[in-house]
Amino acid sequence: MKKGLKVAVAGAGSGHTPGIVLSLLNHDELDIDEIRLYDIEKERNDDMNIIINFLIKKDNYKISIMSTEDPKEAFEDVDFVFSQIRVGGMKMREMDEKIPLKYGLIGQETCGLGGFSYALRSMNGFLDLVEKIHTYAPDCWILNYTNPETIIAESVRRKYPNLKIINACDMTIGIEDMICKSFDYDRKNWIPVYYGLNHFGFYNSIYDRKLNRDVMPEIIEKIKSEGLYVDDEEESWAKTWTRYKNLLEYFPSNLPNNYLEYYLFSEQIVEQSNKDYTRANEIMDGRLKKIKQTVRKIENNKDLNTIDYESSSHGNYIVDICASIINNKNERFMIIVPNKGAIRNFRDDVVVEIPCYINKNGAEPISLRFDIPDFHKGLMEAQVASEKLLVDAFFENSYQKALEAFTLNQTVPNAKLAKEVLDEFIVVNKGYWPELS
Ligand SMILES: NC(=O)c1ccc[n+]([C@@H]2O[C@H](COP(=O)([O-])OP(=O)(O)OC[C@H]3O[C@@H](n4cnc5c(N)ncnc54)[C@H](O)[C@@H]3O)[C@@H](O)[C@H]2O)c1
Ligand SMILES: O=P(O)(O)OC[C@H]1O[C@H](O[C@H]2[C@H](O)[C@@H](O)[C@@H](O)O[C@@H]2CO)[C@H](O)[C@@H](O)[C@@H]1O
Ligand SMILES: [Mn+2]
Repeated sequence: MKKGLKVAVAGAGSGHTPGIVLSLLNHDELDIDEIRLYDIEKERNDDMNIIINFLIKKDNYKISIMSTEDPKEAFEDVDFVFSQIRVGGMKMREMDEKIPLKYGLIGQETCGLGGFSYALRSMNGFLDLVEKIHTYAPDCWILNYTNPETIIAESVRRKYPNLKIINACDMTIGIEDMICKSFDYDRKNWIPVYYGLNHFGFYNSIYDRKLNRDVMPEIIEKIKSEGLYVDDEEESWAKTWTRYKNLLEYFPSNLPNNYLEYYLFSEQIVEQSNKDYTRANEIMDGRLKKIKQTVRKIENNKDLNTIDYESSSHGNYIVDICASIINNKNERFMIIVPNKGAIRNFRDDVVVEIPCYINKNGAEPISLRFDIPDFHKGLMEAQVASEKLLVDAFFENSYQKALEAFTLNQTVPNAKLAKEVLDEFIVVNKGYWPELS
């Protein structure tokens, strides 16, 4: 085991930071000396610093913590950077969600036109972050959660084709945990085969090593007859898990990523959406307020026993990836990587999400031994073409390419609407987006 790792968290003000830090500290195959919290917003970084120091003291972890807004202090000589930045913050996410909804279109963080608005901000911020990290720690690994992941990964593939980066998403384990909780399986026994784009993929099989069979067909039957067991306190996630059954009633041959509902049932979801109170509002009233309340409890030395941050599947997933790299373990994870033949009947010049073995050289994708079905391939081809056009628009400052990307998006019925939403997004994203002409 490599001793004394130095780790930085970029976007440290995020409410996901305590989960990631606790996963790092509790991992028995990682020896961490130092964690550096990096954010561009001092107040959010300071708040998280107070929370992390409290958690460390409470359980007596031996670790050095610092927080900084200076990239040199944050990244110099680190071994790993965990990135989870949100360019424009929750206020801009609110715009991403509310503007398309005004036009009767899906308003979502990573899907549809809201996802595209976020992508044009996020590529700017993320590539700039990569530049900073590279200046001070050219040899470190970047473990990236920053969304929208396929588009971020495609922009990195073009600008830094040899970068030591792992782009990962926790949604597949989110789906698997939900299924296990609902029907009493244990994910530790599973070898899933999954393919697609990020937030846009399908399971082909889920082999259970203990039961000695592919459990996907029986899971599909159970979901169709009983639905998932939904106990999520957050309304929007509860709605998503409740609706998951509908996807299988229409298309029962493969388990889909839940985010496909935004493309396949756009109209129904828009009807069910509250145009004045979206997921961003839920988070501002929930996850973000919780950070402030926790800081107050710590500063006033009050109700400390109610502070309930703990390690999470979200944290464990990315931290297990880190351990698999540093200890050359070849463990298997769903990762977003250049296709290069992994999906043999899909274009090569794109990134896809697929099972990969992770070792000291990074992610080694499996090659599927089958052709993906035409229905999935067709959906993915349209989606990836629209995402690639958006990345072209970003690098070429091209209004025309952006309009083509918006028009091709499968949540959009026609070019007129695409143009109206694009033009409104250009106004509100001033200073965040590249100038398009
Ligand atoms: N891939 C996944 O599966 C997954 C899961 C959860 C969250 N996410 C992503 O993680 C990110 C964080 O989500 P959140 O809800 O916690 O957001 P958040 O807004 O609560 O926190 C993000 C933090 O990033 C900081 N930030 C913004 N731009 C920055 C920059 N250029 N450099 C450094 N810090 C910067 C903000 O100040 C903020 O403190 C988002 O991109 C979200 O989509 C991804
Ligand atoms: O709406 P948010 O910000 O709470 O979540 C959006 C993200 O959702 C997926 O990830 C997690 C989620 O972060 C977590 O809170 C929990 O509910 O489980 C989800 C699935 O594991 C998604 O993968 C991310 O990319 C989104 O950003
Ligand atoms: Mn994700």
